[in-house]
Amino acid sequence: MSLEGVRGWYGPSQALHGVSLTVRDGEVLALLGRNGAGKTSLLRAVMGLLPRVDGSIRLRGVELRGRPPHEVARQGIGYCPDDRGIYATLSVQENLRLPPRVAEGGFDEAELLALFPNLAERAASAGSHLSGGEQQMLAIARILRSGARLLLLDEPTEGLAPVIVERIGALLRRVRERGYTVLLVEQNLGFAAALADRHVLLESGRVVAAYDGEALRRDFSAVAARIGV
Ligand SMILES: Nc1ncnc2c1ncn2[C@@H]1O[C@H](COP(=O)(O)OP(=O)(O)OP(=O)(O)O)[C@@H](O)[C@H]1O
Repeated sequence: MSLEGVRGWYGPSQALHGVSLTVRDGEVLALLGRNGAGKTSLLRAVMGLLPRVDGSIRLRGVELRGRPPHEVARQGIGYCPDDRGIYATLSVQENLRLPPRVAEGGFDEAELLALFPNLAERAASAGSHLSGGEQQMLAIARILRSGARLLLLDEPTEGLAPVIVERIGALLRRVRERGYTVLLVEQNLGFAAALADRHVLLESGRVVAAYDGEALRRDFSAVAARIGV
């Protein structure tokens, strides 16, 4: 997917000031930046969820900008928002089955339940009864089932215990091994450094730096200071 000169607004207030970047097929790309840098807004712009966007957002030659969210999803993009979007009154299984299949080749339910044993045990529990970690796993499992091959994940590790964060890291490595592409918003720099192939740093709605994995590990402290962690 490639973004060129993406600008985005909430009413009169501009959140994105001309973002250009490429997410390569099969990579995990981390979007880093302070609170308010525009990371969430960028994912929302891709999904057609920002009120006003200009510039270009292309996936395999298809222009996504200006399309409504369901059409963007149908291009094979799965979005996991920062609130995880789990329906409190639906069961785990119902939540899992909710998003429509957008393409062939997604994980089937048995495979997902094998991959997420906690969810298998809690298949009949209401979404509201899950821990934060289980909700995050369910949110990821749900988009893996949909057949989407490009996953947009907004702070999947936020507020989770280290052991759960590790599990999410292991899961995303497996997903990448299966050829998925991941665009990840992340405040946990250690997690991003251990996982992502490349990193893009946003400040005030602009790309101000980009690093490959090795460069980020080398400049870790400087980047940490810059994003305020
Ligand atoms: N619904 C909204 N209405 C108006 N302005 C908004 C809205 N959501 C975000 N903004 C503004 O857009 C800018 C970018 O915010 P965004 O949430 O994209 O940043 P972020 O890097 O994801 O930070 P965070 O980690 O805090 O979510 C900020 O100035 C923010 O105040």
